[in-house]
Amino acid sequence: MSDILHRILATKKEEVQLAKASVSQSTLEELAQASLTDANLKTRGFIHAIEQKIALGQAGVIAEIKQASPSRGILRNPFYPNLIAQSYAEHGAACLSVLTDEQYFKGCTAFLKEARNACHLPVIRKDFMVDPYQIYEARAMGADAILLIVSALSDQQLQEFESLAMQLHMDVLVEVHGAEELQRALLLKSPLLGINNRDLKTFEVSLQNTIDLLSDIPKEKRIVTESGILAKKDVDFMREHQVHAFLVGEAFMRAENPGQALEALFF
Ligand SMILES: O=P(O)(O)OC[C@@H](O)[C@@H](O)c1c[nH]c2ccccc12
Repeated sequence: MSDILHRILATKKEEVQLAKASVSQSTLEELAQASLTDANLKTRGFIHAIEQKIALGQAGVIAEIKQASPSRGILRNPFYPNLIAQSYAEHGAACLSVLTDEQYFKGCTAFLKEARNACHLPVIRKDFMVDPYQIYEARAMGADAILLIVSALSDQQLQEFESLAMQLHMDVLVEVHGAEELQRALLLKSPLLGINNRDLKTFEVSLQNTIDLLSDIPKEKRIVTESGILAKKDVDFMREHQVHAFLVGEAFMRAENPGQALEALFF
């Protein structure tokens, strides 16, 4: 129980209990429902945006907005989520990923709202979901998609959280690291399957991790390779294996102009 993922999950459970004491779940449920008919908040199709890019023969890039990470420390300072979002949108990103975890990634709800309001791209709330409360919260803040990390959840939780997200019109990125997790992910409905090249327990990164799982994945799934994509050779390596959707953070966060860095890497 001492690895980083378990530590984050323990913190997250405490945070959710505190949040519930300040905003009740029923209030959040109402806000989440109301968001679905609010012109500014109603969902933008996350998977659709990725598929559109790929249909044009381009990369489907989920461009991440994160100030820091437990493995890399501070990545960007000063940090203006609205400007980063605009830059990504101008330079061909399909979607945004915004870290909302405060303690480990220096994120927050406001960053997601600012990023989303600054452009027309769909946004995934990047956080550690451990309770349905956070899924209502995600929709109430305007998220178009959520992340479900298979290693953090039971099969029953995965199914419950996925179906709740879908009821709230959100897409779901199901994240796996290894072969056993993949088999559990394949029990779910979402077509969007993220393969994390970073082991969330040890922080080790290996791009080969994506390739090793490919042969076990049905072709109906849209595979997103996540983490450790830093250079053109990494992108080429994925393309050689017919992987066309990417989740990239660090490489862009360290660049002076994140959108230009995206364009240079992918287009
Ligand atoms: O910064 P990178 O190496 O490009 O990685 C981005 C993204 O894959 C990574 O932030 C991530 C993937 N899955 C996560 C789960 C939680 C927090 C973060 C992540």
